Amino acid sequence: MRFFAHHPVIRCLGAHNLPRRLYSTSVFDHPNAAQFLAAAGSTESIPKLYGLPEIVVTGRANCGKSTLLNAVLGRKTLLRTSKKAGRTRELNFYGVGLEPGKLVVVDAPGYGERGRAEWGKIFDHYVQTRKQLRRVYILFNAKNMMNAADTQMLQHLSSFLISDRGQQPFTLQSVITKADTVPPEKVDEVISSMRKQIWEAAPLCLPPVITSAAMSPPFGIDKIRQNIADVCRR
Ligand SMILES: Nc1nc2c(ncn2[C@@H]2O[C@H](COP(=O)(O)OP(=O)(O)OP(=O)(O)O)[C@@H](O)[C@H]2O)c(=O)[nH]1
Ligand SMILES: [Mg+2]
Repeated sequence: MRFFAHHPVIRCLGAHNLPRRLYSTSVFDHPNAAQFLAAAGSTESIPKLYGLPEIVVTGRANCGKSTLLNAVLGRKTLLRTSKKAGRTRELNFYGVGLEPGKLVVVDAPGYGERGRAEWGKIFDHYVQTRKQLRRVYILFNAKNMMNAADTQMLQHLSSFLISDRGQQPFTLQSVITKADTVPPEKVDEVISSMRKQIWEAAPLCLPPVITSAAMSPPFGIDKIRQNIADVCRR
């Protein structure tokens, strides 16, 4: 069936009522093309790059940010991960797709008990000033569920979501990680409760995508790839 955007009924419904077009995830078809571009440990060292669309991950230290990005990029060790919280200490920029790259994913240090104030400062500066930033992914570990630091971060990020002129500089997407750590009989309860807490803290945050990078095959990774491809379309 073909749709005609100029048809009066369609025009009246508005473009957002047209069937959602999914954008190609082919940018992720070349895992070996993914490459480290730069690290920023201070606001001055944040690289300009080339204006390619960008996404960034955030979440409590150890919630699985770097592991999730490795899975999304189809790489095992491009991003360094650790059992110990506080592994990622800078904003790390990775180019995705064949040269000259189609989009950039940014790994960030964690917040919460094992986070540091200076990491928070760089992150805030980055999200508030980065023109090419399309979406912030906020990750929550299903094993630990949510705490006050998570709620605060959701509220904090929400405060950036609508500018004075009513424009939305970027969107906020929640992700639940480590779903494999929840006993099957508790999954429904845990996910429902987390979803409710996310909604209560940040109604503008998109409902969570459920993932597990440890499952074989990894769970939810294709959804995250599609989500990134949709939001980074040009
Ligand atoms: N069971 C399970 N473990 C996971 C999963 N994802 C990550 N992990 C483990 O969780 C630990 C932390 O993972 P990282 O990816 O380093 O977490 P991070 O959020 O980047 O941590 P920081 O950089 O320290 O903030 C590692 O031991 C991972 O192997 C998952 O889906 N399931
Ligand atoms: Mg990390």
